[in-house]
Amino acid sequence: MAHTTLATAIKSMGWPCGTVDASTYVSSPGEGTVSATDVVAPNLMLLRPLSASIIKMIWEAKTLTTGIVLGLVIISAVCYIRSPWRKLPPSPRRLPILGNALQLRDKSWLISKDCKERFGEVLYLDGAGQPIIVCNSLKSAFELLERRSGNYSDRPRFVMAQEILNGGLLFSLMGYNDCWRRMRRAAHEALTKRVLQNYHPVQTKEATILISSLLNPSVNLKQDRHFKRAATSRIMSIVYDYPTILSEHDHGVEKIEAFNDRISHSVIIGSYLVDIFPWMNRIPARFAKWKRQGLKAFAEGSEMFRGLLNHVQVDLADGGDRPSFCASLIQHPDRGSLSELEMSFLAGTLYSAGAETTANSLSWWALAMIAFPEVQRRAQGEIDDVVGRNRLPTFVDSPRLPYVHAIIKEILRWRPSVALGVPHATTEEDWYEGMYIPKGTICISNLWHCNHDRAVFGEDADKFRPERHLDDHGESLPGPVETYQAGHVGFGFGRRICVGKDMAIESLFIDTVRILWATKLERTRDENGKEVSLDIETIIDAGLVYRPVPYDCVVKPRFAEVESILAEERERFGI
Ligand code: HEM
Repeated sequence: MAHTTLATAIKSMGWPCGTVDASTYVSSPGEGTVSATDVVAPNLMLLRPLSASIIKMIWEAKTLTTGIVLGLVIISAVCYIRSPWRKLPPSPRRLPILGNALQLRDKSWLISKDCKERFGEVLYLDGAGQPIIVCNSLKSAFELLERRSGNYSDRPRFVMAQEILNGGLLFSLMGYNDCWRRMRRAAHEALTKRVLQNYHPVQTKEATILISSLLNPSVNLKQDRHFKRAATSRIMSIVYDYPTILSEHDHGVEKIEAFNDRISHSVIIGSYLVDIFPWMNRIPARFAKWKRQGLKAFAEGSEMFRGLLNHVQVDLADGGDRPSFCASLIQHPDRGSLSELEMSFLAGTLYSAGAETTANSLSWWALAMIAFPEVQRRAQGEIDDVVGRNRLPTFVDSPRLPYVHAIIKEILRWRPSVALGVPHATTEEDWYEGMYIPKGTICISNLWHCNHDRAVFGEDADKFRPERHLDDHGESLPGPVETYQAGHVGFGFGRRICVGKDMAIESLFIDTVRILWATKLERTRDENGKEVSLDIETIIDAGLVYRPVPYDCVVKPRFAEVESILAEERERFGI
């Protein structure tokens, strides 16, 4: 539903409302783009209760679209009138804005500067009777999602994405219930820093394959394709002990990707009416094609995830002892006491939550290295001092490379790939700074604005500056308390904070340190030898993750011995 259609319809009623700058927003779901610097947020539409003019407009509706839009507005109004909010005393900070569920379908405007400047630290929306708050400051997000995490750790009800497509078993979208607690415990214990050491050989091998593929002149893929393949291969190896994936078109991965795409599409508010009007879930499947299709996808997904888990079970029964996330779940049934189906979906969730997010962060990282060559050179200087040029860096070098780590922190801060976090929800009513937050409110942690919060990161918060994470001697500085001392909140907040964050940081470390050691990343040049300009401001909304516009880059070996040292390393790993 394009904003412009709704806005035009309402404007013609003579009520105040704005339109979206069509050049900045793309209205097709899941593919919105927004510029980080110069965008305008759409005016939020303050609708008044039903009036004669709406009825008149319907009567005069010329097009089917206008008719449908107005029909939805009326249904929203009815929901609002029936909502418990009506019985509450008005709160000075409450903005009863109707119809925002439709606007949130293209949520890119939430990361625009305008959104924070105009609507402040906490924005309160009404999604057809569903209260929604957006925390635009680190202070409010930390106070609510961390300090009051007992109340803010639920997830909104995703009828299509969670209940229908995943039988309620997708860990990342699960409510704050007993099953979530058991899964979280099992995942947490299988991903501690000590356990993660078992995966260092796989991580190192994957990083080696990644640099070899980046340096291969015959491979002419945009950078993000390499990163996607590498991240996918790594997570499949760690979760399922799956063999290294060398092709982007691996059949098994294509199946999981198709499954993930369906989920990414279905979490976008407005993709399925059943998420706006949950009563529709009572419609029997035989009368609802969308429900039949969803249930079929659940059956296929269960079979696929069970098959992958079964593979590990058979290997263990045959005496296999290779480490993997699934093997550790099977070997420690006491951790969380999960059923076989729960284990399969927990493992499947790790894949879906870990592959694209990591690939995306690598994509932003490479873009920053090309856009800021002085940062790249300084990191390479540090690596030369610590590692030298006779061998590739390893995890053992990690504590002595603070600048390499500072760049990773800065990427997760400057361009958080899950820019709007994963929404939380309240289990009880609450008050925050004079604002009433009803039970069941959806709470969006705007990680973009939290990470760019000037009150915490200073006036240059929008700038890419890894030095902010170092002290005067170039050593790592602990970040502010509200960032869990990490220097960014790219992994979210509270009890739902990313369970794979340590693994993600280790992957980013070994990939980036090896790429920096072996290669020089440069801008491409046009036929006149002039550097092609780079777009570091446009952000593509790809469902839950936000990624850069695909870019080209020139990758060269940094010195003569790179090829021979890499060849030895490949031989060592048998690749
Ligand atoms: C750079 C890479 C990554 C980023 C930026 C990232 C970011 C996030 C964010 C923002 C959340 C939501 C937190 C919240 O609700 O407040 C999340 C949740 C989650 N992440 Fe990650 N993540 C990354 C990598 C990974 C990896 C590698 C894994 C798996 C090994 C993983 C597994 C999960 C899971 C399972 C959840 C859901 C946790 C829950 O609902 O309790 N993530 N992640």
